[in-house]
Amino acid sequence: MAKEMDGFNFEQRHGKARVRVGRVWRSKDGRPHSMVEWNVNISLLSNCTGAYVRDDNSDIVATDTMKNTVYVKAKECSEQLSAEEFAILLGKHFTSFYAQVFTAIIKVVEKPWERVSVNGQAHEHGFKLGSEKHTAEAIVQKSGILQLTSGIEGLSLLKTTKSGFEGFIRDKYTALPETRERMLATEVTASWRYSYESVSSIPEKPLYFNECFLNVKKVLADTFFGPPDGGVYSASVQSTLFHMAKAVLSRFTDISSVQLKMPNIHFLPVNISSKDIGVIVKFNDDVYLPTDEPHGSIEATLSRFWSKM
Ligand SMILES: O=c1[nH]c(=O)c2[nH]c(=O)[nH]c2[nH]1
Repeated sequence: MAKEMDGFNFEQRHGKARVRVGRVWRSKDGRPHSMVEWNVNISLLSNCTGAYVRDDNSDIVATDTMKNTVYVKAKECSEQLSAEEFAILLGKHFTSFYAQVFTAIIKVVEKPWERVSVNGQAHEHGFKLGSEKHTAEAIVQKSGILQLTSGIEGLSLLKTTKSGFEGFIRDKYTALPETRERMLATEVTASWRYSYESVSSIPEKPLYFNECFLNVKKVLADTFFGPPDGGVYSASVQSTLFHMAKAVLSRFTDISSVQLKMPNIHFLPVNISSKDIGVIVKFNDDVYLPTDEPHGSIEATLSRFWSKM
């Protein structure tokens, strides 16, 4: 919220970034264990302008205190909970415990530790790191108004065929040939906003948002690939992105908008020839040069008409 200060507009926030916490829950008889590793970002909007303009820190919640609170609250959570629930819990705490704080913006990034299987049996305390991160952001107001967003980072997807790109603008700068046969690779960053508008209206089902996260991830991947035998043709990254976003909004009624960032990670055809020998390697949809950069950058947001995002 902007304030008028000395004839200027002034906005401020303060918080603690990258607070890392691991939490283990042991079941009643000590087995199995479950665990999470979270990286927490706290940002508080509060009435503490005295600190900026009058050297008066009396309304400041110390960022060191914010950091400690993460560990206290993690300790107090006696049952396993989702990153979303932890973000909301912290947001509720900061906005209700401190008169000065009117909004808390809490981000949690969960590392993908997954329980291992040994000889097909789930291990009771062994975990290995998977690939995609689960993100959650809760913006909590003192009144209990909530904005809840979840996401996925680093979902790498690739298909070796059923992708093309034709009919684009051709001019004197265009060298790219049209094709109906190419590799399609991307690293999806997704975020989706839930329609719950207050902290009291979120589902009470334990680990509900973890279940949603896995379901959204599956819908995104399944839509990208299409059926196992035959797949689905992609006319562009743009087209595939739109189908993926639409599938999420059609499947999950409590999601009001979804944003997808899908870089087009190019696998370049390899053709090698020399003046002396002639053709050494002729590309036949088989040998590629994988690249990271430059990459196409394609992003879009799809929302329901009533979404506030
Ligand atoms: O799916 C694609 N979308 C583009 O916008 C684009 N641009 C490009 O060079 N190749 C591709 N592929």
